[in-house]
Amino acid sequence: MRLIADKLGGERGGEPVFANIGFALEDGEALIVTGPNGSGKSTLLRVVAGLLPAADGEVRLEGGSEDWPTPAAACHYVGHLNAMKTALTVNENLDFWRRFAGEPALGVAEALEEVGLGHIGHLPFGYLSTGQKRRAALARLLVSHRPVWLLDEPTAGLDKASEARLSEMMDQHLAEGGIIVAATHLPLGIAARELRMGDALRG
Ligand SMILES: Nc1ncnc2c1ncn2[C@@H]1O[C@H](COP(=O)(O)OP(=O)(O)OP(=O)(O)O)[C@@H](O)[C@H]1O
Repeated sequence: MRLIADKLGGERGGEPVFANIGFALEDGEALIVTGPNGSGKSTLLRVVAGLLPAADGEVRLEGGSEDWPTPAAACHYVGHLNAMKTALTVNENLDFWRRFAGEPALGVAEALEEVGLGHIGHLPFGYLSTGQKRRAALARLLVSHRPVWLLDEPTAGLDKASEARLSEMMDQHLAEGGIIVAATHLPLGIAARELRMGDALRG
């Protein structure tokens, strides 16, 4: 499988944010997207995820067959917001995602163990600390299978032990032939190429 960005341009509010971005990632490869605040890292991930239209160029997935016809179908996107309902328990949230996304992988309890939250699945998501919320959101990656992980600042709010666990999760995903694109200001502890976004095109 190959995830390709070809002469990609992105805009927000009708204003260009980046232009002419290109990369090609094979099975087992990771790309770290770095750059100053406002340079378009989140916008790029959202375009790759199919959540925003490309202003120019295209994103495509080659070799995804019928299972994964488009990059959007093939990806898990974990953005700044954790995409969990605060009034539902952690278990209920992850159970929802597991059914909704399909392609079930780990069970909810197992996934929570993997992110070190085995003891709090029964709590409403809203009760969790910032780092715990992030860890629960990252457990979404484990409850259903997607070959491509798009992660926006995945370490935000994580303590050192959780950062190390996330590195292991990402390493395992890559070892199984997965692809990762992660926007980050911090090293993620995985072997990856780097795409540095320029200063914002607008002031
Ligand atoms: N919904 C929106 N409408 C208009 N402009 C937006 C919108 N969202 C983001 N922008 C602008 O687009 C530009 C790129 O933002 P983006 O969030 O992609 O940057 P980033 O590199 O991820 O920044 P950071 O490091 O702060 O997370 C910024 O100038 C931002 O103000």
